[in-house]
Amino acid sequence: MKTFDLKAKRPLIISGPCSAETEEQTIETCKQIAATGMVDVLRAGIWKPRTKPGSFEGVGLKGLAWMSEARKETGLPFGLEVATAKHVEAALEFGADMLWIGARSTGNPFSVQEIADALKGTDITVLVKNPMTPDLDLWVGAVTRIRNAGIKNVGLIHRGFSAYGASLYRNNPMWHLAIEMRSRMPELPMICDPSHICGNRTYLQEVAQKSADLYYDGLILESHICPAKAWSDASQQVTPSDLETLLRSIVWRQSTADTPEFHDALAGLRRQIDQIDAELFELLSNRMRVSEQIGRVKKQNNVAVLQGGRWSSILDKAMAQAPQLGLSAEFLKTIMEAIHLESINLQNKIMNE
Ligand SMILES: O=C(O)C(=O)C[C@]1(C(=O)O)C=C[C@@H](O)C=C1
Repeated sequence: MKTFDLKAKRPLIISGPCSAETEEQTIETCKQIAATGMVDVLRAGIWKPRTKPGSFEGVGLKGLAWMSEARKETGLPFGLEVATAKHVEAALEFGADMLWIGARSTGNPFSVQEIADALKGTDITVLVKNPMTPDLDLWVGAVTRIRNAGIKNVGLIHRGFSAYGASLYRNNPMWHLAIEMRSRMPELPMICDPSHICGNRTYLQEVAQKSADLYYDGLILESHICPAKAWSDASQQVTPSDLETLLRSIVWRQSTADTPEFHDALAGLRRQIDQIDAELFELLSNRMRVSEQIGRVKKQNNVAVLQGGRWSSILDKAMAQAPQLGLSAEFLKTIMEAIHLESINLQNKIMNE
């Protein structure tokens, strides 16, 4: 069988039910998804890693037979998550076109190595989801293990990171980490998984559009003929018709535009950015020199580096000014915290000179 080329189409759209539940639900969902004409690869969970035992853990092998039938009926390739060597063997036996490694497995080098060993000698396409924890080395390590097994067609799935406590999202997207991962492995296509980032339908479109704005290469979205009755992740699945509406609404960006007007406008604005950055660096350097002097005065007078009251008033002032400056309070707080930390580190050094 021909290896599925992840770069053959951009955006690459993968969709299907969270889980294969019954033959009818699987095949009917896949047929309706294929009928949208907007999906390139079908998906269905066959083995489901559930947080707690006792919930639906997937139908297993018979689900693979249904997906293979769905492929026959729709003409679309299919992919699925694998977590053990046995899963890989079964998926290959049923001719799966693409496999992916789930977030829980990516976080466990033993699991990834077991999957990699089972993949040796094949040339199937493999996507690697980010690990649950915000640890890029684990993600890079998993990709490297798969590549070391001889797999050439490898891609990434950004599904967000596990977060403690209430949040808008089921998994915190931490976009900056996905961006950093892209700069570490720029040759790998990056697919966004809004379903798992959101955990609900409310923000699917927003997250999908953001990934398109960030020049991702595609989307993996869960779709079910009747989401309310889904056996797993009911709240994040959409009907095939809602999937189509969502996909049609996304504006995909190009990496650049080849008109002289675009290049001129961008070049002019970037010159301004370069100038402002230079001034910012200069100001930061000046601020640190003053902090250095304060550090010496504190040392001479045996006064502590950290001054909680002063720091609070600096932060309060910044927060109050944020709206007038058109800056988000969150952004200004991050910047000020970084500056304060650097200032403290500098004074600590002086204290211990
Ligand atoms: O005001 C001070 O005492 C400083 O040392 C300056 C500074 C700062 O960088 O703004 C640094 C450390 C203190 O915790 C508070 C403020």
